Order: sequence, then C-alpha cells, then structure tokens
Amino acid sequence: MATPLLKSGPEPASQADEPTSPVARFEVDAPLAMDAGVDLAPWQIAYQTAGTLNAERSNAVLVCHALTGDQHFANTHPVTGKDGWWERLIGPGKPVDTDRYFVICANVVGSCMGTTGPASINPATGRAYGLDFPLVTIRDMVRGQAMLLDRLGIKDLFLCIGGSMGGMQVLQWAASYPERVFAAMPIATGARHSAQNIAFHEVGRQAILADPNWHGGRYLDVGTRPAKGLGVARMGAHITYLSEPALHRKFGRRLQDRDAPTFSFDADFQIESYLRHQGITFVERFDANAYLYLTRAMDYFDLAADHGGVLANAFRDTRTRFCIMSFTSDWLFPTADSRAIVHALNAAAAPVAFVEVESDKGHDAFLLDEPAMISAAKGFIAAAARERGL
Ligand SMILES: CC(=O)SCCNC(=O)CCNC(=O)[C@H](O)C(C)(C)COP(=O)(O)OP(=O)(O)OC[C@H]1O[C@@H](n2cnc3c(N)ncnc32)[C@H](O)[C@@H]1OP(=O)(O)O
Ligand SMILES: N[C@@H](CCO)C(=O)O
Repeated sequence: MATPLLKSGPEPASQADEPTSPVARFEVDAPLAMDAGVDLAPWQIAYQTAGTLNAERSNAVLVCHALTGDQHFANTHPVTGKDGWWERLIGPGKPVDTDRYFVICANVVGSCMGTTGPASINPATGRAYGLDFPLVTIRDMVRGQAMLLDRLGIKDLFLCIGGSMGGMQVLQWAASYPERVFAAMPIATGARHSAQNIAFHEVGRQAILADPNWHGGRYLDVGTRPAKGLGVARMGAHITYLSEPALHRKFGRRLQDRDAPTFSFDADFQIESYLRHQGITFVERFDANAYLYLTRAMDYFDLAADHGGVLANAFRDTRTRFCIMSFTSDWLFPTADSRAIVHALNAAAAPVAFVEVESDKGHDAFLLDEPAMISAAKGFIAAAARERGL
C-alpha cells in the first residue's frame, strides 16, 4: 500500500495520476552547516519526484545529478523544452522503475535551478550573493539531500545513483551515511578529481572571470551576464565530455554549410559550429557563478584525503552493495578511476560489481543510449531489490 508523501511547495493534486510530480521546493528550517564553516540560512532545496513511496518507506531512490544537471530527470525541462535527462534509465518499466520505486532528484546547493546558490538573494544585503556565497563541497550537497530525505520521512535509501559529479555524491553518501544507503551505483566518476580535470575546470573559470560582463561576480546587479565567458567555458568542457572517435564519427573534417573554407575565423567546420551551438544554448540555461562554484566543488572532492589518505577507510563501515560503472572512451574519468574505487571497496570487504561499458561516446555516454549500461543497471537494481524484499 502506498502512502502519500508530505511535501511542501506546490503539490500535485495526486501522485497517482501524475507520473512525475511538478517540482517542489521547501524552505529548510535548519541551517545547512557547510564545510566552509558557514551555516547557510535561510535556504531552500528544489526537487522532483516520480513514483510512490511504499508503506514501509523502503523503495526510495535518490538520483544525483551531474555538474550542470538539475532535478528534471524525467520531465520536460522548463528552460530547454528537452526530455528529462535520464529518461532512458528512469521511468515505468525502466531499470529505475517508477512503477516500483519512489524516485527523488534534488537540485544541488550552489546550483541555479531553484536550490539556493550564488544567484539567490542574500538576505543580509537584499542582492544576489555572487561571490559572497560560501564555497560548496560535494559533502555539503549530500548533507542538504539528507535534510530533504529527513523532511520526506525517508530513513534510508534503497538506491543512490548518479553519473559524473552525481557519482561523486553517491560515493559521498556511502561514506557519510553508510547506514542510509542499501545499494549504490556511481557511474563515470572518481573518488577524487584529477589534476587534468582541475586544469580543464580552471580554464573554463578563467574564461568567465575574463569576461568584462562578469563584473567581479556582481553581473546580476548591473543587468549583464558573462555570456561569452560562460559559453567558451562550456565549449571547452564539452570537448572533454565526448571522445576523439565520437567527434570523428559525428563531424570528421566536414565543412558547415559550405563547399570550401572561407579563409576567415568563421565556423567553417561542423565541429566549430556544433561547439558554438553548445556554448550558446548552455548560457541560456545556466548561471555563470553557479558554474564557478560547482566546478570548484568537484575540484575539492578527494574522498581518500578526507579519510587519512586511504580510500578504503571511507567505506569501512559500509553495508552498501555497489555497482561501479565506467566507459572505455571516457578520458575525463577513465576506467582506472573506477578501478581504484573497486579496489578500495574490496579492501573494505564491501560487495561490489564492476562494469566497464564498451563505448566510443566518451564521458557523457551515461546520458546517452548505451544498451550495455541499461542492461547492467537493470540487473544490478533487480538483484538489490530482491535482497531488499521489494
Ligand atoms: C547528468 C545530468 O545531470 S544532465 C547534465 C546536463 N545536461 C547535459 O550536459 C546535456 C548536454 N549535453 C549534450 O547534449 C551532449 O551533447 C550529449 C553528448 C549528452 C548529447 O549527445 P547527443 O544526443 O548525441 O547530441 P549532440 O551532441 O549531437 O548534440 C545535439 C545538438 O547539437 C546540435 N548540432 C549538431 N550538429 C551541429 C552543427 N554542425 N552545428 C550546430 N549545431 C549542431 C543539434 O542541433 C542539437 O541541438 P539541440 O541540443 O539544441 O537540439
Ligand atoms: N555533461 C554533463 C556531465 C558533465 O560531467 C553535465 O554538464 O552535467
């Protein structure tokens, strides 16, 4: 028997006739104690749910989104009009089956889709926080999600799942709240951000900081936006989400709408036109300061460093069963990063499966149609559900 769920914010009339409920948000009563030493208050968290919580409250799934993702995992995005970003994996009859599980996804703290972040109003000044917002960590994001689950009356999760920065949150969940995670599936991620990844983030941030419209982070006060800087940051980052074979397959050296080069700096090549498009469309949906903060949160993530330099120590108390997944062409979070997590889990005597998916799609393969990812996720989740008696 399903029980209705207590929610604040705009509520669906009935979850039964809504495959995915509208976004809800709640103003959290308690401050968010952040690693930067700041108690963030007031603050709010925006989230989306799908499915129904069972009477035992044992079928909750937390989906953790990636760097520029949000809570719109299974519904049309309000800004882009695109399908939910994980509809391939989540929905009725899908591996994360919304006919069986109650699925929650919350916009992370520091982002810009309804949860408090640098574009939110600072009550102390009446203006957007800008750079007065405290630095955010992956652990802060997870702490905020735990407060949301407390509010929803969910003591423990059946499954915690996410890719990239979402995978970092999954690992942090297992480390911070071992008793609250039954099964975990971190995908295309690492237990720490590599020097190369920090380097790419730094280039993107410098593009934003160098944009005269950034105004020291106060662009909202003066009614401008550092669109050029943010667009360039996304163009550079987007290359890291793909792979050389995928770029060759999709674009090769083909020219864009012309038969010969123009001998100018116009977008002669399809790949240039494509990247410009990715930069422009990103700016329409994302806040530049939020991009600075969230890339920094990923840079600071180092689970071993938080546990005496030994990654296995992060999982010593775990009762969670894990499925770690990587993609062969992911050069941002290569398989070696996943293997290091598997080895740490082995050392911590944790049950762990390891799946390396053959794919030429690069890091963002986890967002795309990868049948081997879908079937492995389906199998792992079904086995965990059996163990859980779901
Ligand atoms: C996990 C989360 O939380 S979600 C994360 C946030 N979301 C994202 O990062 C999604 C954005 N990323 C993408 O779209 C990535 O490109 C991918 C890799 C995931 C998508 O891959 P694909 O589905 O293969 O799409 P593809 O990379 O070909 O891009 C398609 C877009 O490029 C455009 N495009 C393709 N070729 C060209 C070209 N030559 N010139 C200009 N534009 C082009 C298409 O028109 C399409 O535009 P639209 O997205 O505005 O409709
Ligand atoms: N492309 C995804 C994953 C990046 O890690 C995003 O922008 O969030």
